[in-house]
Amino acid sequence: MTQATPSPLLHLSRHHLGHGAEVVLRDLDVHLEHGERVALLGASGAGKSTLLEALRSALHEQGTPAAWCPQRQGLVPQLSVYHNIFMGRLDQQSSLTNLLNLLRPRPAHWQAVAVVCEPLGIAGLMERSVEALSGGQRQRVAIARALYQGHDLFLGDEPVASVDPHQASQLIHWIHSRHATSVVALHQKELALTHFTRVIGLGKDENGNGKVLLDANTDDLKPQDLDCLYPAASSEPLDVD
Ligand SMILES: Nc1ncnc2c1ncn2[C@@H]1O[C@H](COP(=O)(O)OP(=O)(O)OP(=O)(O)O)[C@@H](O)[C@H]1O
Repeated sequence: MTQATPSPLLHLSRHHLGHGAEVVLRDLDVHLEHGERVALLGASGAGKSTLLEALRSALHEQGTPAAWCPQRQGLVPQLSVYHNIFMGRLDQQSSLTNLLNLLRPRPAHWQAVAVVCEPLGIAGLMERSVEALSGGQRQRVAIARALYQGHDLFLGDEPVASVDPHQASQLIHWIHSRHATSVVALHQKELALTHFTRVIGLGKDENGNGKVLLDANTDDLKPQDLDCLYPAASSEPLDVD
């Protein structure tokens, strides 16, 4: 089989990545190619969101647009599903168009949002305010808003955390059908191996430093290869009152 010629998308190289004085990831050196589907794995707090933010910022600096589906979704609860999704493209239209559309949606815009909502099963909810939706429905709205941005590259921070495994698989499939390249933080190892071409695994090395512990094609990985990213539960006591 002939291999597609690699087409570089981004090279992120940082000695340290973190927040203020806290170093989250050391010696970071990540290359991304167009067409890759990258799953970011790692225990809670390993630095998936931190890495995604750094990737977003580096892509922004080099002028590469990316659809973004954040972990906290960033939806406006009081506004309708339609308006929340429409906001994904606010920067692509004039302020006047945006204002008029807020007051009275234009049929063409309504239709364009409906096209994105239909396969996600939320077209019937477009008039409902987001505060009246379930967690899984909100997650679909956040995905729809990212899809509506119409970019080739999708960045998602746990975009399928609030839905059941079957729906998660369908949503990832749908995201991939609309984006040539993706980088997605996940907690579902199985999804990473079945829906992505590459896994970047974050965790702590033997000195307790946060690092990329694993960076491999999913074809070369077995489920047990990912166990090193999740320290035994017994060594991570839960802080329960
Ligand atoms: N804005 C922030 N300011 C200071 N520290 C932060 C900030 N955001 C995250 N951190 C810290 O950075 C570390 C990595 O957090 P991050 O959110 O990147 O992990 P994660 O792998 O995405 O976790 P989760 O799976 O729970 O979402 C954690 O110790 C966290 O407390």
